[in-house]
Amino acid sequence: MTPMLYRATFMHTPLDPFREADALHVQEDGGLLIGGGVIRSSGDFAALHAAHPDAPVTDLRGGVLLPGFIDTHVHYPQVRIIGGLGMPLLDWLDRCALPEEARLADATYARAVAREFLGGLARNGTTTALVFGSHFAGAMDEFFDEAATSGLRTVAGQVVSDRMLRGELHTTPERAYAEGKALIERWHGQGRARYAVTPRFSLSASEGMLDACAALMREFPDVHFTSHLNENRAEIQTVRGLFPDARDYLDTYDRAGLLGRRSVFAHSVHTTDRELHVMAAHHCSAAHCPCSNSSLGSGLFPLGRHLAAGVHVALGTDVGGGTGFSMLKEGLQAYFMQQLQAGDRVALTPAHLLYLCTRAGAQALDLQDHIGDFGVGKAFDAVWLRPGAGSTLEAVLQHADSAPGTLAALYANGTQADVARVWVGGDPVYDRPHTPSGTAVPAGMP
Ligand SMILES: Nc1nc2[nH]cnc2c(=O)[nH]1
Ligand SMILES: [Zn+2]
Repeated sequence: MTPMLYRATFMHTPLDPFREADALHVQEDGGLLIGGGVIRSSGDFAALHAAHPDAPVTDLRGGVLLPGFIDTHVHYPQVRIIGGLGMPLLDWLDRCALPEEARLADATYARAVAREFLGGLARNGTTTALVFGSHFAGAMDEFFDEAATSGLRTVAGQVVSDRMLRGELHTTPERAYAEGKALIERWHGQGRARYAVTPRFSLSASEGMLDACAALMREFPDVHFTSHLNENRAEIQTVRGLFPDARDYLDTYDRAGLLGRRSVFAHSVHTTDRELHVMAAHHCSAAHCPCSNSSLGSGLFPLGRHLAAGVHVALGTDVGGGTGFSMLKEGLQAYFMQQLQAGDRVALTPAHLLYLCTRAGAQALDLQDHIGDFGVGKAFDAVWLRPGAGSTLEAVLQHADSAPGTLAALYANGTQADVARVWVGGDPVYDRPHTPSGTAVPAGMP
């Protein structure tokens, strides 16, 4: 297959800015040579063009090309209930989330929701997501089918619970195991789909249910694990009562054998030092969901304590407790919340925000050798941010005097409207309607 040459100013974070200096790599008027969906070569456009004069050129000047965003916590059944403001977690679950999730018993309804959900990811430049699924196995088949059509990378699983929600959403450990096994055999590793074993949270999962999850993890060691952890004080109090022998919330998962390098725990707002130590020892990740934490009033995520303990952190939108699919907005909110920390503040730079939205997510999913940056050998998963003509963002970018300044402006001003095109594995998965193709370069744009 003839390789394609993409011409763009691109930025990525192949290094971890929390650990290394100069993690942000910027290539002005750069080139990425793509063959078979993979980056074969990268660098200065003129040099690459001279070396590969026959490669067709796609001109993406007039914007910035970033690695596709990776959302490490987002609920597929909750797309239609985004915006349920004014409640803490447990009330919001009862009043907003769970009644909607019960509707996914209907496969036709589930398919329509899956389509809306995947469209929301792609339109916002998210190319990979760790997706909290539905309680219904049929709804997961609809989801994976639609995900294959969308072209996005998804790591997703049936959500399982056997108490404290609503009867329709409860299952048994035996059925959870059997349905999970069938779903893994049907979908894990098919195309761009992977499977995540997903008990909703210890509040709604008995020890027997967590053991059934662990049995799946033992039988299929390369699947992922995700759940919620230490999001809200009332939730934590309830979990304490339900697991009197557990040392803490994390221990409810640990005792079942559910901690590992592919385990991602959403929120982790009120996590203790002991729990952080155990998470780090098992190479678990935390999915920080700052919009959701703000909306549900869950609290200020202790980023500094996670980093100091050596716990890997990525970002999640937590739709629908969160407020939408935009990882730009999520990154900005993560920054805001550090600004508001009284003591343990981590000053997040634009490089940190880009890392949290891309490579950090890849690492949380143990996919860092395949996606998350523009290194040679990585899949070409990318988002081209190009503000609309006459927009405020266009004006700001025209006057940005540095690459970090450009990136900061994208986080501060960028929205779904600025996402012009998105690729996964070299395949276009989203093209903004009614825009010129990007051949004209507005004066002063990078
Ligand atoms: N934010 C959030 N937390 C949860 N904990 C258990 N279920 C949920 C959910 O749907 N959203
Ligand atoms: Zn969640």
